[in-house]
Order: sequence, then C-alpha cells, then structure tokens
Amino acid sequence: MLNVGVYGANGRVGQLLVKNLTEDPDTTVAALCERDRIDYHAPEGSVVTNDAKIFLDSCDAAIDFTVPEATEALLRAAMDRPKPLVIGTTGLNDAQRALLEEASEIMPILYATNMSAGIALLKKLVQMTAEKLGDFDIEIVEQHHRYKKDAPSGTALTLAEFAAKGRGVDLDKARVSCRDGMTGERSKEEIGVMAIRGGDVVGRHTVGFYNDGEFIELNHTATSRETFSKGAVRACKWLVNQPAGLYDISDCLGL
Ligand SMILES: NC(=O)C1=CN([C@@H]2O[C@H](COP(=O)(O)OP(=O)(O)OC[C@H]3O[C@@H](n4cnc5c(N)ncnc54)[C@H](OP(=O)(O)O)[C@@H]3O)[C@@H](O)[C@H]2O)C=CC1
Ligand SMILES: O=C(O)C1=N[C@H](C(=O)O)C[C@H](O)C1
Repeated sequence: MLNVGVYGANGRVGQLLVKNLTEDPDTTVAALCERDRIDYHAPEGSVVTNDAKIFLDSCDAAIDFTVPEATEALLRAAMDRPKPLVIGTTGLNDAQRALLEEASEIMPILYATNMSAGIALLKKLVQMTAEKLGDFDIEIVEQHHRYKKDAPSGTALTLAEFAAKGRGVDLDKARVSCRDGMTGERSKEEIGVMAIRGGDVVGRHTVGFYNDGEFIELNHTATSRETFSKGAVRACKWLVNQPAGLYDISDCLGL
C-alpha cells in the first residue's frame, strides 16, 4: 500500500486527489496539508496539518496542486526529508524552477504543467509541426474557468516551449501574450500565447499553424478535472520506483 500525502487538500484538484487515492486499491491518503482548514471529513487515519515538515514525515510520497509559494515551501521542507514528489502547480518563477531542479538531485520529482495523456502527446505533435511547417505562423489560445489565477496557463507555456524548440528559437524572445493598439504587423518569429477566462471551462488548448490559403489547429480539451487528478495518482505510483531525478509526465507514460 502506498501512503500518499495531498498538499493543497482543500483545492479543486486536491479534493479529487483525496477521492481518487481513497478509491484506488493500491493507495491510501496518509496526510493532508492545508494552510487553513479542510471543508470535508479527512479520511480515517490521515494526518491533517498545515506544517509541510510534519506532512512529509507522515507520507511515503506527496502530490502538490497549490500555488507557487506553497510549492516552494514544500520543496524547502523536502530538502532535509526527501520524498518522491509529484508537482502540478503552475506559474513557478525562474528561482522556483531552479529550486525544483536542485531538489530533484536528491529525490525523484515529476513536474508537469498538465497531467493528461493527451497533452503529453500534443507536445510532441506541436514540436514536429513547428519544425515541418517552418513558415506557418504559430498562435496558441487557452481557455480556463473564471477562478484560474495564472495566465497564460502552464500548459500553454509548455506547448509554446515545444513550438519554440521545433523552430529553434528562444521563447522568451518570440512570445507575444498581449496585442492592444497599434501593434504593427505580425512578425514571422512571433509565437502568440493568449488566454481566455470564463465559466467552468476545465481546460482547452489550441495550437494553430496559419499560412496563406490554409491552417491547421491542434486542439486538446479536458472535459473532466479528474483527468488531472487521476493522471497525478498514476504518476505518483510510477515515481516511487524511480531514482532521484526530474521527470515529466511523458516519462511516466513512455511517450
Ligand atoms: N498540472 C496539471 O495537470 C494541473 C495543474 N493545475 C494547477 O494546480 C494548481 C491548483 O489548482 P486548483 O486546484 O484549481 O486551485 P485551487 O485554488 O482550487 O486550490 C489551491 C490550493 O492551494 C492552497 N493554497 C493557496 N494559497 C496557498 C498558500 N499561500 N499557502 C499554502 N496553500 C495555499 C489552497 O488553500 P485554500 O483553500 O486555503 O485557499 C488550495 O488548497 C494551480 O497552479 C493550477 O494551475 C490545475 C489543474 C491541472
Ligand atoms: O488551473 C487549472 O485549472 C489548470 N491548470 C493547468 C495549467 O495551467 O496549464 C492545467 C489545466 O489546463 C488546468
């Protein structure tokens, strides 16, 4: 039995993780970490805490869907009590990404901005298409629910990274995420990454390749948030058998 901790246990994804881990015959919910309180009955026998160290000491592996500053606190706590970590939180800054890489030298960490199998495959398709259709304009549009805090989504930025890799360009220089006013004509090098927010949209990403006379749009739509929570549980079960290192969801799926 794998004793898993859920970090951000009161969140939209966190609550689904508790459900999925409870239903899975191979896993149990050993610990819940939440900064304030949880709005439901914790599974019997689970440790409920707001202290990341107590949390890590109470589980064999942990799954994090929170906010960047909370992920940073978890990584710092894990440096002297390493545990396999599955991290889905988006919006990490450069320093937080560097901390994640440093931590992965002493524990296995799977970091993915999207835990779905569909996006894992889409990333490869985007890189290939960007490379093969070198003169098509690339524009990425993402749609999410009204409660989402970061923009563009972590997934859209990951897809943009794969597009940039396919083109052999630096995304920091190529990315355009705002057009307003007299922007001038679009340059060939631009990779547009735009965000739409509204309603209860779980997650929709479209990577368009536009040319004169034709265009291709590659789309992925998540119709259930359990796609992410179940993907994270699957990743966690895989990760506990891996040595220290930084992994992606594609590694877990063999894609
Ligand atoms: N990789 C993937 O596949 C996916 C990634 N995500 C990402 O996961 C993250 C969480 O998403 P979602 O569940 O929708 O978000 P929610 O806002 O529903 O949940 C966030 C959780 O983090 C906690 N939290 C917020 N601020 C802090 C803080 N300063 N310190 C400690 N804990 C904090 C919240 O606690 P409280 O209730 O007290 O506010 C809550 O438990 C986001 O970054 C989102 O982009 C989402 C879906 C899929
Ligand atoms: O906040 C969300 O909801 C989601 N966030 C992730 C992201 O930022 O890419 C993944 C998914 O699209 C849902």
